Amino acid sequence: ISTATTLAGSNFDNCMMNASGVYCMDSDELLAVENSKAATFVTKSGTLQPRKGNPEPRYFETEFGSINSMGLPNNGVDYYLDFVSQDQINHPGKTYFLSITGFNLAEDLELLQKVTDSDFAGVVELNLSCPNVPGKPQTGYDFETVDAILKAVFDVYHKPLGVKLPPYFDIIHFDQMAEILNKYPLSYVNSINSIGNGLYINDDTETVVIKPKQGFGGIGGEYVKPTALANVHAFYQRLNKDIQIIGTGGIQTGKDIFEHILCGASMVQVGTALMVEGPVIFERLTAELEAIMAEKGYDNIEDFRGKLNYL
Ligand SMILES: C=Cc1c(C(=O)O)[nH]c(=O)[nH]c1=O
Repeated sequence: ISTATTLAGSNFDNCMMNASGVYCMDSDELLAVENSKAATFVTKSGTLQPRKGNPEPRYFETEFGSINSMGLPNNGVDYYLDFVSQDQINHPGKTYFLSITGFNLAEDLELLQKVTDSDFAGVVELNLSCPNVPGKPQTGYDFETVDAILKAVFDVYHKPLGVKLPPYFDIIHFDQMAEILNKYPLSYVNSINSIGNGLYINDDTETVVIKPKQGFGGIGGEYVKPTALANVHAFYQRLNKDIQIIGTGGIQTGKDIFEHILCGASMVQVGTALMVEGPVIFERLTAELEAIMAEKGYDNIEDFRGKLNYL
């Protein structure tokens, strides 16, 4: 039984990695994921300059998941480019993911120019869905801007690149986004980012639990799995087949991974549950997924990927 997969033209010995933002802020965290059973890692979204992010507390775990308004803290894209360029030397042939996000099109293009000028040989994940920078709208909900960004990006960048999208909740929006995405040579689409601007309350103190944005923050974890599966499958149904899908959202067990793959995902990313359990989670997830595959008689993930049945 193998959970190996191919994505963006690279082979991975299993289908799991961290979600950007979790266990990927600095070299210690990235090496912890590298040295785990995860097939690879993605960096925290890098911006042109390092950022401190929002005031703390800015992350909180609840019974069913998490809420965060980190505000895009990161060490700057140069830090991640340096780290991954060095890591590639230590692990020849391994493919890593570099997440980037600019605050406008010019910054996106400047970030990509830095990637082009570096030794980075992996896959770029362009984050169009950060919900927590005050005053900055979710790019992924502005369809014309997404179209303009992708047009400009693919005019200048010709190596493997995928986009991290926010969750959509309207069938027409799946149609409209897929129509835009299908115009471009994307390697993949990653659905979903956190469900933006949720609110979690501490009843005893009658207070919110995170400081930024009066307690409003992105929701992750068990809460978001139905939305994540729907976004994965909606894009699987609509995108041309050379745009693959990374499924992110609500993964805690091998069963959750099985469901993401059944909906059409070629790889999955783990966020909140990785934050809770640490990189050792990938050993449990691999064992659980392989057990499900064995029970169902599947040898590899292509045996069931995207084969969700309808009634
Ligand atoms: C990159 C910023 C993001 C953040 C953040 O840094 O606040 N939180 C998320 O849940 N998703 C993001 O994409």
